[in-house]
Amino acid sequence: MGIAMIVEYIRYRIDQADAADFEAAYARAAEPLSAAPQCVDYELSRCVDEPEWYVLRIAWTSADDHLQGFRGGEHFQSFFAEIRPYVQRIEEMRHYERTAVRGTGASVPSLYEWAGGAEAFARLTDVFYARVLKDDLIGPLFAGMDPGHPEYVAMWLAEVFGGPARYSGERGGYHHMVVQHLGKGIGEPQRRRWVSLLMDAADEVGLPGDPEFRAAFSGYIEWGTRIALANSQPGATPPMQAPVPRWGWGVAPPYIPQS
Ligand code: HEM
Repeated sequence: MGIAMIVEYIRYRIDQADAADFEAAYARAAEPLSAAPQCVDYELSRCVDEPEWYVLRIAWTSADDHLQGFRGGEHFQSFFAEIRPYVQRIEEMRHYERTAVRGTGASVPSLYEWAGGAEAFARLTDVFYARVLKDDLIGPLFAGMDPGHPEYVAMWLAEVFGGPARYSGERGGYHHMVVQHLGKGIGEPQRRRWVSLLMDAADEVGLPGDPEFRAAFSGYIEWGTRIALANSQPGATPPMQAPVPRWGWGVAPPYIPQS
């Protein structure tokens, strides 16, 4: 995630008898909180082992934005009116800075796994570049391409979609890729053709056709080709060093029927 933020944790101890009122008050307080531009997101959790304990996590754009912006802003009064009765029950209220230690687990398969792994991307780029070379509009751009090109782009895509970091490890990573687009002067009709031949190849090799996979897959392809086009224009000065991007499911996680 790119935005700077600070996390506020507020731990409450609430008598069991007041728990329902407390949760209802927070449900109301959530409305002004959601409207506050200083608030990134928030979540109230109740302890399972000791149900009188609650933790409220609020991510703010910064501690100052919270203390000055939110508290001095138009949403604070209606927020505070709801939670005022519980201020005495606060056991801890502090700002925490995130460290570099964070990540996600494997509860959701990566796009790479969903697609069928390295082999699926290898099939995709084989078929794709065979079509590209025969294409009247973009074939000429690739006429002198490295014979390993389909394999390299398969490695790139596999890495982007959550597979092993082989393009970074064996092929020079982002820098190597970006340099190859410099000065190519790709036009919009060519970009479109590239996208459309890739989608044809995806169908031909049987990449998963479910809406969620294709939405995420084409989201990256749309993004990447637009960047490639921009970077290929005369005089473009893209960053020369950057990590290989990682692309996830976005707002539509994979549909896995419950059995
Ligand atoms: C998501 C979009 C794209 C990705 C992921 C991508 C990826 C790559 C990669 C990884 C390389 C370097 C391969 C190596 O290691 O040697 C490369 C080179 C190249 N790309 Fe792209 N590219 C994209 C879009 C485009 C578009 C839209 C065009 C033109 C229509 C294009 C034309 C080329 C050409 C001509 C080369 C040099 C090939 C050679 O001579 O070996 N790329 N691309």
